[in-house]
Amino acid sequence: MALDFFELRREMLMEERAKRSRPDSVSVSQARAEPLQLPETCPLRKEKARVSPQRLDGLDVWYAPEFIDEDEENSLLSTLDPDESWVRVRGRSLLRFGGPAGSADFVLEPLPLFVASVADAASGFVGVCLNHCLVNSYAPGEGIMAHTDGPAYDHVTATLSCGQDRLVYFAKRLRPAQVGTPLDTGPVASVLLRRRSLLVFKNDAYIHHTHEIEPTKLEVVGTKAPCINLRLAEAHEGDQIPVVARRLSFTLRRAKAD
Ligand SMILES: O=C(O)CCC(=O)C(=O)O
Ligand SMILES: [Fe+2]
Repeated sequence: MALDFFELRREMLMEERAKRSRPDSVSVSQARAEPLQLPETCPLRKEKARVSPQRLDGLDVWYAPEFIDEDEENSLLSTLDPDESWVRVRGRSLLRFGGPAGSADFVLEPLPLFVASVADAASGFVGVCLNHCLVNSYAPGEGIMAHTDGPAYDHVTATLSCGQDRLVYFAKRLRPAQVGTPLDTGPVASVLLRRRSLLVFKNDAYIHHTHEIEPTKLEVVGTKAPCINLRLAEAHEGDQIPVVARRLSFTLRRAKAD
């Protein structure tokens, strides 16, 4: 049975609306400031068997093609399109669920049900209860500059991709002593993020590597760095992938809440 994200989203909106109409209701911002009562473990969906991500050569990176099915993908795309209050951040659009991780006054906020269901589906494979989600929306030609995900989270990221295939590049992060020295800092590997796939990276790939999606309208597989999931992504070196559609990615992590 497919996850009906649209239905979950609709229920969430109805619940929010109902809360607002109650005479003793608090404002949404107040409500969001309340501490989260998350169970210790996320209940995983048992209805759908999902293929566990497979380890890729050379990096602490795992990849699962077709982690969700087309119905689930369409449901996610239509749920978030286009009425949400997207924030424009450095050439892409962003939604945040779970609260301002890393800020001094961070309090974990509950994930809306439809995001929680994505987090739950990934949590079992990742080995931690994912409690935080950034949804990035990339129009053709948009990307995300090389960065690390930083210390506000456990050192593991799971990313569900929807809507458009893209390449992500991993490059070695410079140690402070290396800054300014002539080093080859180009990407060491790339992963083809097919629609509906789940990418997981952790430990060395999280801490000592940056990741980046180029602001391009044409992805060419394996030219700038070896593509380490060719087989799983059913791709070949030199494949050209025109970027014609919006890509939505769900970046799931476990925010440190203490
Ligand atoms: O869209 C992606 O796959 C990457 C997003 C990302 O790196 C982030 O939100 O930190
Ligand atoms: Fe990132």
